[in-house]
Amino acid sequence: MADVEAKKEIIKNAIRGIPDFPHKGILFWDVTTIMLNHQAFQYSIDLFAEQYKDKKIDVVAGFEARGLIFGAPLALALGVAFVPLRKPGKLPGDKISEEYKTEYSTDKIEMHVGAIQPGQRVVLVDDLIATGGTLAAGINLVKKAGGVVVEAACVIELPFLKGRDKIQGTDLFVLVEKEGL
Ligand SMILES: O=P(O)(O)OC[C@H]1O[C@H](OP(=O)(O)OP(=O)(O)O)[C@H](O)[C@@H]1O
Ligand SMILES: Nc1ncnc2[nH]cnc12
Repeated sequence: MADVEAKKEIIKNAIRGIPDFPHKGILFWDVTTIMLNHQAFQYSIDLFAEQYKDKKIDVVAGFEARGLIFGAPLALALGVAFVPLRKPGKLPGDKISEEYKTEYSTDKIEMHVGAIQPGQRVVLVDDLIATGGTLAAGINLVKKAGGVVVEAACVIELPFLKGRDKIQGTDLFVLVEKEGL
């Protein structure tokens, strides 16, 4: 059985870097190659589940699109609810929304009204933190709903973009670090 550092190394090695996507100058870290590797995918969920199993989590909230891939299995592993934070116009019910900027776009996320109850303990999940804009917007949405943000969890952090500065006051748990071009 691999130890924590060995699992992180397997995950790190399973992530593919693609230069100049979606724009020139961006080194895009592609997690589809984690999902091709059952062991690396399983280890990602196992390490997240280990981090949160004793933290009295009520809800895992995952960001469209790539945060859904890691968030939903984590919710099942913890035996708690899963809430999707979606791009505009996708959720059918009443919703609240928050605008944000990423490394290469301006966007908006939405959440169903009533998906998170006041006082519920929430962990936010995404594949990657770059500038931190997405996570900051998710934190605001959960707080608007009255939820308690326990922590944010990402598979990858790009430390050179200083995303942690944008989510000050919220702890961040990451599995691997990657660099830019
Ligand atoms: O820390 P930030 O600068 O906010 O960037 C990180 C976000 O950017 C990517 O999503 P993207 O908006 O590209 O959407 P996608 O998952 O639908 O591809 C990534 O999956 C994170 O959600
Ligand atoms: N460099 C990057 N690779 C993959 N997803 C991203 N989202 C924001 N920046 C990214």
